[in-house]
Amino acid sequence: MGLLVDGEWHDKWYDTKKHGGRFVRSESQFRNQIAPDTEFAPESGRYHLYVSYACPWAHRTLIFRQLKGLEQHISVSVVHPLMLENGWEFKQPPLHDALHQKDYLYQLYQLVDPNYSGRVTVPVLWDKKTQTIVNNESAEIIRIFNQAFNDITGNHQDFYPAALREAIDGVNEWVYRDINNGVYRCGFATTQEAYEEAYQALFAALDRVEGMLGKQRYLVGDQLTEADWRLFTTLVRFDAVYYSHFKTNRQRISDFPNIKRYVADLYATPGVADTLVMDHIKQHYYGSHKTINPTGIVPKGPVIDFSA
Ligand SMILES: N[C@@H](CCC(=O)N[C@@H](CS)C(=O)NCC(=O)O)C(=O)O
Repeated sequence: MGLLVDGEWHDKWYDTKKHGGRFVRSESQFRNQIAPDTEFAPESGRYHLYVSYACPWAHRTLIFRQLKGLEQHISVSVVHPLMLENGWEFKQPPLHDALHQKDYLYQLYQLVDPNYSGRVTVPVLWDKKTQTIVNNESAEIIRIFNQAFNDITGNHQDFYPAALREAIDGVNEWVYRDINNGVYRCGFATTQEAYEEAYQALFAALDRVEGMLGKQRYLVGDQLTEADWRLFTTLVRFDAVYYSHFKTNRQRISDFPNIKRYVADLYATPGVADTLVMDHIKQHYYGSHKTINPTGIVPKGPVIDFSA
């Protein structure tokens, strides 16, 4: 785990000291859009997605690639699940850098900006034509996938419809803060106080979701939206990883009847099961965070059947 400083790689863990033991996520730096008649026009075969199967943020983008019929139009490289002193790594196929044959993800960031300072994260949406990173913020990549290629794919399903945007943004805000990022705030906290603060907020938010799903099928009424997919990728990692590794153990997702049913409902969506690679998820978290799990031992359980 590390970061680039003026283009140079430093092996360094998150600095929580300056925030009283709290984990504070930094902002993604590449924030371009894909749109007709711009530098980044929608074209089949032009863009490439770098992901980790382990990562909940990257997982969102893989789900949108499936749901929007982009498999033939946007190629993918998957990093090795372990993120150690060199950050995300490429290995032998199929876990290789299909475009540049680099060894480490940070080398792609260096290619784009030899003086880049910041974290080296997945997902990365890459432009093969101009050899640059279009965007490395999953929240924006899924919106690009939601609409930019519609004329190419003929898939007009809309997970961020204009009429629901305000409601979706409203849900996203607290789901991101207290659940998506909330599990990390629990797991990466380095003081008891910071952990408990994040834990309270996390379970208050999950209780809120449980209540909502007692009355409606999805987070924003009866229509499936991006808000659901953003929550889904955290929920499917919860019982196998966050519950024990990040100490989010008031209860499991499978102990919330409505949320459990909701996860099974979303998981049954055609194409989605293929994007969930539990083996990478478990290897990554238990094997990469040596400050939390020094032995790197990956627990065998639990047995989870998302389709039950
Ligand atoms: N805000 C980013 C966060 C991406 C992110 O933090 N990805 C993690 C993997 S789950 C990562 O690559 N971390 C490497 C690091 O922080 O050094 C997004 O949603 O795309």
